[in-house]
Amino acid sequence: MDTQISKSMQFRLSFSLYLNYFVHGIGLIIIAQNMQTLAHSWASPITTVAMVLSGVGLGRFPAYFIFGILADKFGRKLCINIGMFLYLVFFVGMMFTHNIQIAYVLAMFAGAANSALDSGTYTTFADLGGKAKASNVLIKAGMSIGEFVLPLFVAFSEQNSIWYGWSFAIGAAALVVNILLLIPVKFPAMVKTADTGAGKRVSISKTRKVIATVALSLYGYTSMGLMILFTQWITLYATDVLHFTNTAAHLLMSAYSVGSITGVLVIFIMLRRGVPEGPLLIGLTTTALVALLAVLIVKAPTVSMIASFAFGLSAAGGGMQVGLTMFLELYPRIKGLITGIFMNFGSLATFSVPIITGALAKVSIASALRFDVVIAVASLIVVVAARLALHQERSLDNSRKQINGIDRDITRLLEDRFHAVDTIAAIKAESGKAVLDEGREQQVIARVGASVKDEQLRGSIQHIYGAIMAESRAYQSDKLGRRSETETTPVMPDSALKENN
Ligand SMILES: C=C(O[C@@H]1C=C(C(=O)O)C=C[C@H]1O)C(=O)O
Repeated sequence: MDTQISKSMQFRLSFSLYLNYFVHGIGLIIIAQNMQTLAHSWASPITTVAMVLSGVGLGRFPAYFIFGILADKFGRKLCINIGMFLYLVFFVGMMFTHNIQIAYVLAMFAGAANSALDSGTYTTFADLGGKAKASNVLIKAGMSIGEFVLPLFVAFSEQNSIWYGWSFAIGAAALVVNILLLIPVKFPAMVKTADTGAGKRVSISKTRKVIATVALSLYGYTSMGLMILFTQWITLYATDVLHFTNTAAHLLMSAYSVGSITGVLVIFIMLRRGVPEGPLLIGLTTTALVALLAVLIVKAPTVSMIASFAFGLSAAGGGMQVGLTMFLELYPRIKGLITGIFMNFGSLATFSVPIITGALAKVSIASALRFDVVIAVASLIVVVAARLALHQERSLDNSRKQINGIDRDITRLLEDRFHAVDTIAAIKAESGKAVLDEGREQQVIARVGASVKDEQLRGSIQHIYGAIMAESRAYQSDKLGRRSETETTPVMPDSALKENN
């Protein structure tokens, strides 16, 4: 793959990008993990502190549009640098502020930082041309590790009466190191070619497409809401309702993040084994619902531990990314826009869940966590709806419909190809050149061969190109009134075929 940067540069770049997501993992839960201490420091009730979290959603929302454009116009590195800087302001600011309004603005900085990092990072990995699934999984793993480490540190600090500010200092320090590491690192050239729709082709009716679109957009909300609500309330629920010690309560959060790392691996393996995405999401969401009910109903320490692990595995193992992938397969030509829409439904969750649960927590902490059951059920409904809308029975009829759609696209592209030949024919007429250019045809065959991914198909597709070019020559000769010239030429140079087998 021509990425224009060396392997070692690619490694340094990837390392820094994943390190940012480790910091982001910390950023995601750090306010919730320090909720009681912050309430004290900001002289506000816990329910108000919880609402500060909505600032993250508010900061994310407009930022996806701004940074999406910046990333394409001025490069991914700029966005990532802005993201790191904004996160640094958040972490350092939070260490020292005693004012809840300032804290709210800082939370908005964290949200904007999240958007800036996403806009710069997912695009960089796309530019690198690596395996999208693998890099998405590692991004999620980076976040999970951050979410795993922080609660352990907070529990340790509380036990030893260490100032809460140090937990924010970890994020700040990692960022400073990463900003320095990233200065000399080169980014790959931006790839801006239009996407012609690689990936699975979906040919479904308009109604089904509308249902799937609505369902998957809503899944952007429910999948995000399901995760963050749990991370924001589980620790307090454990101390206040389950009467866990502080340390045990933080351990629940760590069990969740170990579950989430495990989930990333499980989902990755399942997708590679060809488990279809729809049923996978239904299975994950059902597991999350059951785990949540276990935490809420059973109230026993061991069960809570196992259930938190299971919840992390099923709700935070990358189901959201799987949903996004399904959405992108539905609209392969407007991937950027679809990603923005999906992420913004997530932002809406980041914004509204803390407000709703903050209000519910005034009644009881348990009712705040119970609201996650509502989200889980909603999530289950939307994934079932998406699956029903997208599911195609295995039948001659459906496969033929799919082929009709593909043939429509090929025909349009073939017409474009013939029309592109018009100018060539005219130039050949002016210069008196022969229609046949064997060297060029060999080049075309070789190039096509190189871009075929499935080796078994290489020969067939090269043969088809032999026929296309024979017709292309006949077309030119007809135009130029020299039909006899091409009739004796071979359909396809055999030497070119051999070169690629
Ligand atoms: C279009 C051209 O004319 C002929 C047709 C070709 C094709 O269809 O790709 C390639 C080489 C020529 O034999 C060309 O010269 O590029």
